[in-house]
Amino acid sequence: MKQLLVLSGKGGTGKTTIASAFIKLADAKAYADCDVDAPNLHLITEWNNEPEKTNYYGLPKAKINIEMCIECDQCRQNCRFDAIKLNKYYEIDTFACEGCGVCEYVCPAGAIIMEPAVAGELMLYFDGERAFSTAKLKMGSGTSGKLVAEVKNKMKSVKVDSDVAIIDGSPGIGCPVIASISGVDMVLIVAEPSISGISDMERIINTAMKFGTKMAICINKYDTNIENTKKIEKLCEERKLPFVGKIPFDSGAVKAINNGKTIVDIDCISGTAVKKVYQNTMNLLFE
Ligand SMILES: Nc1ncnc2c1ncn2[C@@H]1O[C@H](COP(=O)(O)OP(=O)(O)OP(=O)(O)O)[C@@H](O)[C@H]1O
Ligand code: SF4
Repeated sequence: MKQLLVLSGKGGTGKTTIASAFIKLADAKAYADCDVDAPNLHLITEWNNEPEKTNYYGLPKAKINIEMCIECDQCRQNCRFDAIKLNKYYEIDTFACEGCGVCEYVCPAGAIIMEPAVAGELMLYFDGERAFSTAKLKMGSGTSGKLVAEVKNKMKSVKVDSDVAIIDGSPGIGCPVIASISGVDMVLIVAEPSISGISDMERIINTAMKFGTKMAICINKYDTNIENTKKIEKLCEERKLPFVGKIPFDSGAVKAINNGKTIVDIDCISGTAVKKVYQNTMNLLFE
């Protein structure tokens, strides 16, 4: 099963819009939403059954047993994250605690232990034929890269008969994006013809290149700035990056997404354009 990851660098360029259209066009039986900070692919894909839910444990957090505490202040003085507060008793600010364990180490009374903490939830939808893996990171939790790796593992943990798996990535070039790139067969970059769109596109191209992963570029909302669209096409030519097509700005796309549909579920110009982008992308993926 070939894995295609949809990325963009900049947020809001249309990754989910395009990934969901690809899922429909490919009739993909395996797909995943790796945008764990703000997942939204589940809003467009149709599932009647409840997902299997699993807690995701991120960094451990310190816990103080106040009965054992002798109020020596060692933990507070040594915590470089300022996560220990003295109110009525010594308390842990769980948002600030990075789980380094120094407080447990310095406490002379053995009053502190490090406890696993729930940092999010993994959800696997599976009906025997199709699998959809997604997750939600808890507000203020880190280690999103590890959660992304688990989302992909969950998707692969069930057997489905599919040539292709479509993965919706997260914006940016940080940990969750890097975790999503590892092991995929190809990255489709959705560019937007704005100044920040071009700048972020170049950053994600450079990031993906470090992995040596096959890559293709498409432009969404291309007619919002024809000048910049030409710049992106030229850049692809200069850097010898396959350009797989462009999709116009379309009020039909907004209508489809707002109604929980993909752009290929309704008759609209972006839906027609994405079919060409899909065909070119699949030709590259399976070449
Ligand atoms: N071709 C288009 N024409 C008009 N609007 C579009 C088009 N493509 C996407 N949109 C709209 O742009 C918005 C962002 O799209 P989408 O959620 O697919 O982007 P994203 O890159 O996945 O965002 P995020 O960075 O939050 O993951 C949505 O409101 C969507 O309806
Ligand atoms: S180091 Fe241990 S004994 Fe000292 S204040 Fe902190 S919890 Fe209490």
